[in-house]
Amino acid sequence: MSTISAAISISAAAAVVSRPAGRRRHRGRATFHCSTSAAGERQALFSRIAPVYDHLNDVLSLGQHRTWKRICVSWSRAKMGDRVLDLCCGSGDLAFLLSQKVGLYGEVMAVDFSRQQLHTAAYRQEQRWKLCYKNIKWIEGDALYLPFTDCYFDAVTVGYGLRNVVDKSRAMQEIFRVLKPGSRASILDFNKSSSLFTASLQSWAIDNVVVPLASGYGLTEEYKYLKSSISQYLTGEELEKLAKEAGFSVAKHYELGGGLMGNLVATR
Ligand SMILES: C/C(=C\Cc1cc(O)c2ccccc2c1O)CCC[C@H](C)CCC[C@H](C)CCCC(C)C
Ligand SMILES: C[S@@+](CC[C@H](N)C(=O)[O-])C[C@H]1O[C@@H](n2cnc3c(N)ncnc32)[C@H](O)[C@@H]1O
Repeated sequence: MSTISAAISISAAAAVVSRPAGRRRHRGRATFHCSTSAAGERQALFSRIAPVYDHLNDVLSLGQHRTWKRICVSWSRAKMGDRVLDLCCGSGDLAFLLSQKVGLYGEVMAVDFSRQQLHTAAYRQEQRWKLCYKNIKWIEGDALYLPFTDCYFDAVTVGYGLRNVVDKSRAMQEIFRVLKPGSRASILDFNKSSSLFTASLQSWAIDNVVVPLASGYGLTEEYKYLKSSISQYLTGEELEKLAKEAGFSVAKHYELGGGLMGNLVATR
């Protein structure tokens, strides 16, 4: 088994409380199968784009996505020595930022159900020299069945993940469950803007820049999904409501990038 594969645990390294649904054993290693076809399609989509995901994010947002991710992590209030979760971690951008916030004696659990995304994340971790990055655990798991005990984390971040899970309400309830009382969830994503101008600009950019450029990599349909997923997403107000229904005491959604993006900050 390569060192990269060894770095990825199948919901085994964490405080696993129950065997997550959808997990079957295959050739001695648990492999991750999603509980619905929609989830399976998304898992496959993000695995297909994994090789060019980071590159396209940098090109398509002119590097701005890194600023939005730094804000998301900062607003989680993760601090030195904390135990934190980066949910839907993908290639690890937020996990690396959290790693620096919590330091070598802190702990970052980074969960994603795409093994290819986790492979990219573990490879990037190997390529970087900062000692603190050794505090990251890559875990193949489902945001809807988190393998952690209640009140386990001091902060949770979700970067461009909540919009992609098939059951947003259950995901928000799982985030609430694994957070310690008084701790924060910081959830970054595209903003489903009520401004006609902003919504039109966002839609125009995706139709005329994002999808045509992604088509050059044979990923037309994958990046067309981006637009449909935003149209089916929740507004800032609806995200605040979803968080309060999950049990969060405080929830506030802030627009970023001129309203193109948004970040929900919810306190348990
Ligand atoms: C990091 C970003 C998006 C991550 C992301 C999320 C998804 O749900 C996807 C689904 C399917 C394919 C890809 C993704 C995906 O990459 C945000 C930045 C990257 C965006 C792809 C670019 C968005 C461009 C803005 C609409 C306009 C930017 C204007 C200005 C240059 C800041
Ligand atoms: C757009 S990427 C975001 C990656 C990273 N957080 C970032 O900010 O770049 C969305 C990620 O969510 C993951 N994902 C979607 N649904 C999931 C689920 N139910 N459980 C775990 N991961 C999921 C996908 O595999 C993908 O890696």
